[in-house]
Amino acid sequence: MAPEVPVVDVISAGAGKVSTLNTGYSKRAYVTFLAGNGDYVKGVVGLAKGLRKVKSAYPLVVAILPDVPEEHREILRSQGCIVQEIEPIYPPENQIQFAMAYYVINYSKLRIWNFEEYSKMVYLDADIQVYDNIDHLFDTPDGYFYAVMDCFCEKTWSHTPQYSIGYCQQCPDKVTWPAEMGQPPALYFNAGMFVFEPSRLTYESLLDTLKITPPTPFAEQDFLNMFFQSTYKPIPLAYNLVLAMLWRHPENVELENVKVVHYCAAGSKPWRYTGKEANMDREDIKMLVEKWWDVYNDASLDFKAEDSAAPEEETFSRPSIMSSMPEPAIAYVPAPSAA
Ligand SMILES: O=c1ccn([C@@H]2O[C@H](COP(=O)(O)OP(=O)(O)O)[C@@H](O)[C@H]2O)c(=O)[nH]1
Ligand SMILES: OC[C@H]1O[C@H](O[C@@H]2[C@@H](O)[C@H](O)[C@@H](O)[C@H](O)[C@@H]2O)[C@H](O)[C@@H](O)[C@H]1O
Ligand SMILES: [Mn+2]
Repeated sequence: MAPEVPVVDVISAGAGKVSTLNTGYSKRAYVTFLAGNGDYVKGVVGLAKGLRKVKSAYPLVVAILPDVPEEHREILRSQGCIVQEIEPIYPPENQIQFAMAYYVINYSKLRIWNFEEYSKMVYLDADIQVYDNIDHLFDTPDGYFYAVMDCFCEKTWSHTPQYSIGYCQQCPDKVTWPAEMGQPPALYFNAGMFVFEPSRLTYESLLDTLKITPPTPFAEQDFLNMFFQSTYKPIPLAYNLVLAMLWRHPENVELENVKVVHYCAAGSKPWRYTGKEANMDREDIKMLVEKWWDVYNDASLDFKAEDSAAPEEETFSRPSIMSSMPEPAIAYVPAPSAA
């Protein structure tokens, strides 16, 4: 039983379209973010192999901070990733207690709006794995910010009014929002996965707005929710299963239909999984961690240079006047079947 909020049917939203292969005017790519010299690089390698396994048509760009060592950059290039160094972004001076201290580095994710060589991108955290092809997300109508609704029930939310009264957008009827607390919170997305359009204008507006926005516990996730509140379109949970949903809102989860799994619950990062933290001894968690390792350890999914032959660019025979026009962002053929 999904939440009452209407989510975009991303299959029909892209109905009748299939993207042209990456041509100059409609370049598309997945993008993730990597910071530090720790083990998140394993997450990126797993993601690169997972996208290959589901035969994604688009490359994976990795936005890396300067502190990512050359050895890790080489590993990513050897897996076919496009490695793009970015400068860190820090929030204004603050005394905030971030939900996780390291969240302060996540503001640097905002640099991806400056990747203007791409017309549309799907951002995925490095602790995400894609188990079904989601390329159709690139065919969603432009002008909106697509992401999956988050859950407010984990202890990480204990600083919020919604947590204190037991309200969650995943089950808005369970605890109604008291009138004396004003409006219920606006729909709120998890920023581990989203569909967006890079744009210099948006990028500069993001950075200008950040300069005057006091930081909050969920760092850039809170900031992005505020910034894109008017263009945010919820998409089905299948596109970003925040693991806590398994024990907080099992009635909203159809695990067999989940396409993207987000290993964000405490203790669920596959590359450092011990099974000791709360909920980590669940059979579904053990299965999902094993599924992640199956992809990570599958040598047949390693990048092979011969696979990277640039796909034949579709050419359109056009009368000369049109030949100078930008290629259409999409060609029209039957929509992909629902996954
Ligand atoms: O040491 C770190 C911590 C975070 N990240 C990146 O920042 C993202 C957000 O952090 P995380 O996924 O741990 O947050 P969560 O989704 O668990 O709250 C990660 O997925 C990585 O892409 C990273 O590269 N190195
Ligand atoms: O920097 C803030 C981070 O906030 C989000 O993580 C949280 C959030 O989803 C909570 O709702 C969960 O309770 C928690 O487990 C989870 O870690 C994003 O996944 C991550 O990419 C990043 O934006
Ligand atoms: Mn994450």
